[in-house]
Amino acid sequence: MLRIAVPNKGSLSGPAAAMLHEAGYRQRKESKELVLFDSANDVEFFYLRPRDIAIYVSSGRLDIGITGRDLLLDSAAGAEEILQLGFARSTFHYAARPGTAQGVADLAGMTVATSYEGVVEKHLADHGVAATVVHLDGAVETAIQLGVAQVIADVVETGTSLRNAGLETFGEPIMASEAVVVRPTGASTDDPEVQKFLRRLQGVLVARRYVMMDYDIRAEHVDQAVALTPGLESPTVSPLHHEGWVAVRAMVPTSDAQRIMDELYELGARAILTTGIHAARL
Ligand SMILES: Nc1ncnc2c1ncn2[C@@H]1O[C@H](COP(=O)(O)OP(=O)(O)OP(=O)(O)O)[C@@H](O)[C@H]1O
Ligand SMILES: O=P(O)(O)OC[C@H]1O[C@H](OP(=O)(O)OP(=O)(O)O)[C@H](O)[C@@H]1O
Ligand SMILES: [Mg+2]
Repeated sequence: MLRIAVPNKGSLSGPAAAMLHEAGYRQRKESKELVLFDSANDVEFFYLRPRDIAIYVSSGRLDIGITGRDLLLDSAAGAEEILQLGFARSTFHYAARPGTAQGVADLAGMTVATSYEGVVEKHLADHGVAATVVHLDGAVETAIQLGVAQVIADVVETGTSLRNAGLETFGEPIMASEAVVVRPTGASTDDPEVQKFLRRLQGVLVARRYVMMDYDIRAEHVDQAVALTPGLESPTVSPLHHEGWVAVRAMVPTSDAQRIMDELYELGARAILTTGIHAARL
């Protein structure tokens, strides 16, 4: 039986549960359920605080967890990232009132407030900067107005929280984060249950990122058309009853689908259709 840690709150929890559900796993119906056994798949889900997940996984008592890369690095736990999940994307930055600092080197002697002191202390040490780090649980943007710190280091997504507090990022981003699957550092990669779980999540990622494209084209243009739709491995090309024409089928990235359809049309392709993919195993 696989034991998996799932975030129970915050930006990670809704999208993580949605992805697991899409991958065919049973998920809890209400937020007070802390453990759920999915007997059909022989998987036990533990709904834990996102910050604690890397720590539980590193202890080896859970096989797999879903957490944020920033939380994983902040905990310095013995867990490692094995799959990127593409949601809860954010960048981690220093920010302050305009004119306070240009880069990390200017922070010597200053006080930095953050919920991620592991990440910040390491970043300062890597740059040889001696600054004081104050831990706050959240809403760190307000620390500057209230005089607790001159600088904050926090998660930025749209930048709205910073703008509302009259703050600006400065210097290079400290890190880019997204939801990731973690396992205990160095754990075997060939556990069949873990492999099956990862294949299911990869199937969801493929289904979300690709559409299936079908079109008909004159045989003499098929090489040019296939260059536009190379597929993941190789497109299927089948003869049509209409002499001199072929049908092509290939997966294309959803984000490029409309541009590719226009270019195929220009090449003479017709009956160009895209359909959604519901699940995949590559
Ligand atoms: N506004 C956001 N947009 C995208 N990702 C975010 C945002 N806020 C936090 N995250 C990411 O979510 C993960 C979990 O962060 P955290 O546990 O602090 O949740 P949260 O969404 O901030 O909720 P809360 O602070 O209410 O518990 C982190 O990896 C972080 O990078
Ligand atoms: O750039 P934005 O789109 O504004 O998003 C970033 C904000 O979102 C998170 O805050 P959250 O709402 O989780 O509150 P918290 O500070 O209490 O964690 C994060 O800590 C930032 O404050
Ligand atoms: Mg938060």
